[in-house]
Amino acid sequence: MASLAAARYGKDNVRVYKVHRDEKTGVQTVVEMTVCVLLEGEIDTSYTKADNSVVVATDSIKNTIYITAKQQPVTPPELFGSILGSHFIEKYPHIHVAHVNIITHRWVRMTIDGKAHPHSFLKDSPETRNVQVDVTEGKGIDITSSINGLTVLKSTGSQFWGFVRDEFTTLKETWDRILSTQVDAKWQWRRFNDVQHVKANLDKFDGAWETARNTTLKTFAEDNSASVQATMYKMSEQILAAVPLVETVEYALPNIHYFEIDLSWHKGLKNTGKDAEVYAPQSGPNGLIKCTVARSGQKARL
Ligand SMILES: O=c1[nH]c(=O)c2[nH]c(=O)[nH]c2[nH]1
Repeated sequence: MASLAAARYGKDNVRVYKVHRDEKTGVQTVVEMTVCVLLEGEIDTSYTKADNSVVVATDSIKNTIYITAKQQPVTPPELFGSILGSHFIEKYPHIHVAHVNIITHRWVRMTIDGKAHPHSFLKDSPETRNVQVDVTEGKGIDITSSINGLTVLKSTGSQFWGFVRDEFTTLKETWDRILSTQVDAKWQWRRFNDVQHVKANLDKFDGAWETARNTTLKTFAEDNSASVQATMYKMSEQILAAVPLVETVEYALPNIHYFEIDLSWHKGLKNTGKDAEVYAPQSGPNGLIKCTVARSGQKARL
């Protein structure tokens, strides 16, 4: 005998663009998002008994995303996700959890002749601002905000030595190396009761994103890194200190390697150690270093 152990369904990859036109100034502001909404609740019979009477069609879920984007603010994404998720559990009595994921793509206003352009934008990197909003009937709204795809490199100010040396080790210790990564940083908010509670904290979300982004960049640049592990822990500590409503900070950082190339075989050309100038960037394998940092005495909510 089999039984349904878990189920959720919905619409993924719903691409939405919204423009705000300021009629007075002529300045337009754009937001482009990719949205996923997955629902949970009393939907088991749709799987086990071919009973579609409990199914809110994924096509209707897509329509709801568009209508909510038209009628409600889409920024900050933490608010839009909360409004959207709450809609599903309030509208349908048999739906008890809504999982909303929003990827906000990066459109940065162009500067032309030193002036902010009123309606032209630039995607200067694959970086995105994301939220995962889980709205659970009777519990509240759990929000995790994140930065993804922020790609950074420093050409010095990074070391890695003192690690385990045994019969498996070939890596040399280094006191000066290249450090590059693509930042995946998440911060989990203390649970909100409802949309009103999210609205009451509206000013915090953009500020937290800026703090996380600036802290990541500043620490990356300024820390004389002992390892990816040590540097990412410093970043996490600072974000927790700066944003009281954040319970945990999580980083996942690939260590994108740049290998020295020994060119001594060519006329004794010196290109290693202090003479290294030309390196071979690696696409893989890469290190992958992760951590979740909580406030002291607090365990991460999994
Ligand atoms: O910062 C680093 N952490 C590691 O765990 C590691 N392992 C490795 O080979 N290089 C590095 N660098």
